[in-house]
Amino acid sequence: MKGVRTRAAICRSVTQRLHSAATIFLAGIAVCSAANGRPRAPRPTVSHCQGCRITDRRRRCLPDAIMQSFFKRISISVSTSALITLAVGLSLTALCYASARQIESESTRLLLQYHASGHTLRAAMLPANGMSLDANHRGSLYVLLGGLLSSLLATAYVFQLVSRNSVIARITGERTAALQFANLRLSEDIAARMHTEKSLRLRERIIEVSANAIILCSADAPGYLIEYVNPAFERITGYAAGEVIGQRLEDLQGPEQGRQDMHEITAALREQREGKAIVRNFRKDGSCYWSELFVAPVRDDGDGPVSHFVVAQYDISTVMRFEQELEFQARHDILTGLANRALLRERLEQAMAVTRRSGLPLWVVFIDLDRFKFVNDTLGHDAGDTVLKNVAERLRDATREVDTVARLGGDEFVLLLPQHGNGEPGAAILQRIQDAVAQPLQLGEYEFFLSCCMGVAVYPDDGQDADTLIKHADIAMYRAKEQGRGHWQFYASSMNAGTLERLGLESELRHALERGQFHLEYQPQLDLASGKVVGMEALLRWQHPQLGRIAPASFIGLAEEMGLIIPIGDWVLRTACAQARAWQLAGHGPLRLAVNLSARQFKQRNLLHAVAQALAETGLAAAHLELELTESMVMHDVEQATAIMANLKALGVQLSIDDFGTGYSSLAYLRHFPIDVLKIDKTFVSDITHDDDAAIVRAIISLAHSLRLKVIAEGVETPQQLAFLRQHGCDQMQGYLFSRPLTVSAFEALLHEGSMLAAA
Ligand SMILES: Nc1nc2c(ncn2[C@@H]2O[C@@H]3COP(=O)(O)O[C@H]4[C@@H](O)[C@H](n5cnc6c(=O)[nH]c(N)nc65)O[C@@H]4COP(=O)(O)O[C@H]3[C@H]2O)c(=O)[nH]1
Repeated sequence: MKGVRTRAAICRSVTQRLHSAATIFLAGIAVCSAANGRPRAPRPTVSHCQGCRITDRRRRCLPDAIMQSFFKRISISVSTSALITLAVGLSLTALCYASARQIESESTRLLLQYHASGHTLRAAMLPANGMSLDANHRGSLYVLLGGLLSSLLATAYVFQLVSRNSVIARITGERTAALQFANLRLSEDIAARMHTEKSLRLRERIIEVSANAIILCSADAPGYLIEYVNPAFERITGYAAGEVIGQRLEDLQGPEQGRQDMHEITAALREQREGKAIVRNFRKDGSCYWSELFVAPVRDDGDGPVSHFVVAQYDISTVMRFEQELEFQARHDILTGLANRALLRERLEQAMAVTRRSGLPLWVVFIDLDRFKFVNDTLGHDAGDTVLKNVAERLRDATREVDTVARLGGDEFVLLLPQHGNGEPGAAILQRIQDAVAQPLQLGEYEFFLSCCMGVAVYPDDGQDADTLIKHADIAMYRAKEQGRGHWQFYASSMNAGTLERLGLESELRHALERGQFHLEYQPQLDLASGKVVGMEALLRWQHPQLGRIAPASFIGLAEEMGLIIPIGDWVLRTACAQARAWQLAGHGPLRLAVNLSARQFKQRNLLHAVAQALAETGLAAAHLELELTESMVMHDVEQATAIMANLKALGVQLSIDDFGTGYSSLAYLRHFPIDVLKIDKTFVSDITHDDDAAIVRAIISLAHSLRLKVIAEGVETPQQLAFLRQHGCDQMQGYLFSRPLTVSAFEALLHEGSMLAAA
């Protein structure tokens, strides 16, 4: 029984080995199949094997990507799969055959051993007598044959399976690639569509937030009904979208239908083309605004028939206003709104052309206000502007519609007065202008009585072109000025020379200070009792590089008129103070410096400040400065003059009345003026030997002394004059007898020499 159990055990072990071999064999087929493009196929196959379960479970846990890459890596061809299958099959067959052979020979040996040990065996259990070894091995041969057959069949099966799999894999690959490609196309399409939608939304948003009005209307003539307007349209026009949608485009033109400026737009609509125009539009409230319109046709599918028009409307009201303002400013005077020089010239050209046709003369009237610079300087520029605006208004009122009133600048106005059939212009119109200007004008607390001088040039007699006519009218005006306030004068060719010279001088004077053409000379003033130099008068000199030395009498008045005397006077004051201080420091004693003040300087608001600053800057003591005023300056407005003088006195400076006796001084007023010195004018001194003048000089000296004023005589040229002055107690003198005005170095030399007046 033991032998039978052993045989059964051998059979079990062989069966187990065959089972394992079959499992490996099948796994091999699966691997080969997987290797040929079926990555997931091995899973169920391998899971049959208990020993492979962990691997299978673990594999299931691995990401597909790793598995796929594994199978790809062990990629084997179809023939290799078949060969592997065949090899495995043959190996297994050989193994089975060897096992069968071993079992048979072991069984035979055990049976014979059992029989030899005296046990009886059924005949069927004994090996047949005479049976050959081959006959005994038939079973093994069957195993061998079966194994070979199975191997071939398995190989054929694997070959067929793997071939089919590879075809399927190829087709699957191709389909997958096609699908992937289609998928890619689809993704691209979706992305493009999303992009298009996004950009459409963006464009829609842009139209919505646009600052310019956008209107979409149908292309159906003649209504071109509005289908859409953006919020900017509502904002600009005041119409709500609901109020205009469905309305005719033309209705937006407001009350003025069929306007010229809309022609281009209506033509563009009619001809279905682009068009643009600058037009006037009307808001819902009826107010007008300027806009630039662009109209463009919108076609179906890009090149189909025109289905709509889009109208973009830019509100250019601000630009138009700005342009009109610029245009106005280019041709008008900003302050008064009158025509400026450019427009005047234009109008003058036109008026001359009319005159040439009509034969009726044309007057060009140049107007200059009297004392305007005085107003400007004393009351300030705001007051000056008020005067100019008032005068402009008055000139406009005094002239006719056909006349032109222009302002050239400053206080200079020009009128163009064409003569018409009714007889104008004539002297009457000039009088009317004078009267209009002369109306009292209230400036703050002051009431002003303005006046003007006028010069008239007549076309065609006094000039053939605009510039000449204006220039000649200007010359005539200067002549009128010379006659005094409120005069007018017609141009005459004889006026030309003198006035042109003056005009030239004027323009030179404007730059003289900055070009350093001024310098000062000093004329010594001497004490008559001691004969010593006690002071000097600073006198302004203009040395022009081409015109040479220009006398103060030729330019001081001009500078005064032009208002230039203020900066020039400041310069004189500072320069003279600095020089006087320098001489004091050089040890020439406490010399007194006399400086002339002009009327305009005297009235200027910051005179006090200017004087104080000159003293502070130079270090000259106020007591050493004497300011020379003229009679006319102080007598013009006694109250105001007294106040100014008091302020100057408070600074500590000395005040003198220059040219005393020449004006209309009321001697009674003298006592009220806080002055220190009276200067006898040289005209009295020169004729001192005549009884009348001698009497005047004597009276002046005595009056001055009674008022405790010092008296200084100027223009002393002769010893007789000197003797007379000494005899009558005059305190000081200056004049050519002792010295002419001297340059700085000459004056220094005189001081060094210690020159003195000859004793009496
Ligand atoms: N025939 C003659 N003349 C003499 C004699 N002694 C002095 N003179 C002249 O008399 C003028 C005296 O100055 P003024 O009466 O203030 O008269 C001055 C003054 O009113 C004005 N002026 C001069 N410098 C200035 C200045 O800096 N500012 C202002 N506002 N006016 C000035 O110009 C006027 C004329 O000045 P100038 O031509 O320098 O003339 C000076 C001087 O040269 C003499 O013995 N005989």
